[in-house]
Amino acid sequence: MAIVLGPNQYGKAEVRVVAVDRSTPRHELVDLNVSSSLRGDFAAAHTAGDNAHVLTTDAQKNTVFAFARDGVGSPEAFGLRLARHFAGSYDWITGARVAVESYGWERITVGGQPHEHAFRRPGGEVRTAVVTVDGDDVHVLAGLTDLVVLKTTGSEFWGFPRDRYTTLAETRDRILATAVTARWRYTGADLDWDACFATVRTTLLEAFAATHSLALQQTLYRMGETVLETVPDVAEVRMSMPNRHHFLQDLSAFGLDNPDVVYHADDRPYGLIEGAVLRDDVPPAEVAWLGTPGFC
Ligand SMILES: O=c1[nH]c(=O)c2[nH]c(=O)[nH]c2[nH]1
Repeated sequence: MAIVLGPNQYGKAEVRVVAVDRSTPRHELVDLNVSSSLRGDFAAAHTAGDNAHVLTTDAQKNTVFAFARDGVGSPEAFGLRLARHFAGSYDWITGARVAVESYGWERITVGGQPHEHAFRRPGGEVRTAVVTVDGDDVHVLAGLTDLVVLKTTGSEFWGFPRDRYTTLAETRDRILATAVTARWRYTGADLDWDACFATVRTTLLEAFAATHSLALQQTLYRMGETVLETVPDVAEVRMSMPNRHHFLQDLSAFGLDNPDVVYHADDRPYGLIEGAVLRDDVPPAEVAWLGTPGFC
């Protein structure tokens, strides 16, 4: 009896690459999750720890980012470019599998016009309602979770203090992305719920798109403020907004520049920005929020 190596493959899974085409003021956005697997003669790595045939998964990741520098095109075309490259790179690499997931983004509509650099990712959004009857009082919270939005420009972050652990560079132009969870409390108990919901949701989207952001905190406040300005029946808005960081990928090691084209969409850790915006002339109603977790 001999023990032998069976089928094997290896690669980098889930490279989150975002590429922005800024060649006109109407930005285009490609958002991919790319996984590569190589097949071939990698026996020595398994049986002897000899890595002479191992094109590193790190290099595979770098290749994905580097290839995105020249434009991505369709997921199929991008996958073909990568798979052919990997399969052709060394004699012992006989095949490559590249799986591409492409996340679709729609432009946010502001004043009836598609916005040039603000997007919404459809799907996954949930509308919520929490109703509390407390003696003679009735409270209605409406809300939504996972309203995923992104701006390719119109976002800065600077002016923060620098302690000995602060390394973040100041920026005058960054991608701003978040998944909005919001709940808002109505003052009435007999409103046109669907119409109110639609107005608040549209207002949140438009405010996100239209606000030139100096911090996600400022965008959150402005979104809540705009809802209160637009819908008199809303007393307060509470929001939770993760800062979905997009880091510009350094391609200089491959002789490539990166003029704000290729980003790594990092899923964690993330900043978590939360806050309430309220009218100061409406009495608080904490009982309405009892048992509804996730807000400060
Ligand atoms: O909008 C931001 N708010 C922060 O508090 C923060 N902190 C950070 O590192 N980046 C950002 N961005």
